[in-house]
Amino acid sequence: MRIDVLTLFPEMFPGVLGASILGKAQERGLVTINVVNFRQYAGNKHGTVDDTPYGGGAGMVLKPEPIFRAVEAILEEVPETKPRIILLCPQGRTFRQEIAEELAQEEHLIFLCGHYEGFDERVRQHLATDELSIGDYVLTGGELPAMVIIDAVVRLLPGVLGNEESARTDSFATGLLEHPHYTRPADFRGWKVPEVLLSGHHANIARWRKKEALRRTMERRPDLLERLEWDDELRELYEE
Ligand SMILES: O=C(OCc1ccccc1)c1cn[nH]c1
Repeated sequence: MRIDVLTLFPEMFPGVLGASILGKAQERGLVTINVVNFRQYAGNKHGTVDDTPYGGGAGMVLKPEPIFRAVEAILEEVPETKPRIILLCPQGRTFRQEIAEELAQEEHLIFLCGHYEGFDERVRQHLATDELSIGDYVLTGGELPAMVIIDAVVRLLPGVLGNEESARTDSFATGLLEHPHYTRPADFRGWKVPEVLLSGHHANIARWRKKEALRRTMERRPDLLERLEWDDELRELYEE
């Protein structure tokens, strides 16, 4: 997968995209992430990328030319791809795991990170293929939303997570929240690990985990139960 990020603050990215799992995924060639400062595509030597809004009002609007030029430069470089061009903004479709799964199937993603009052509407109408929000709150720019989405998508790419299993059994992927996790010591300040987890009885452990995931989901996110694919085991656990 190739990912391009168009931003005015490229310095925000190396720490997040270069570290840990995302950094290793790039080293291993599982994903290529390019961060582009679209100021270099401005039309003048001052690097002007924003201007006052037609119709008046406060704030500045990002001009269309620099963005169109930056995207066109990318498309010329890889003419064979058909990228999803994703605009990050509070008005976008709310990001969720199923969208991460959908984007993980793509070969090329381009993220447009806005600032100020956002992009000129012609960027939304004639360039972006998607608009995504990471939640109902307003941030200073689209960079953090882009990093959140890149993190959620790249971890789903084949080979990125050591244990394929962990990506798929993640909460939301199974439709339930995660069960509790424990590790050594078995007794920490008198707080003991549930006996079943020390039993080595795999069937009982799996059952306990599924039951705890169901309990936790009922307590914290009953809304998720509506979307759940109920199997007999789950139904039985629910009745218990
Ligand atoms: O604030 C956000 O994007 C930054 C942004 C983009 C364009 C204009 C203003 C602000 C955001 C919140 N949830 N998802 C995205």
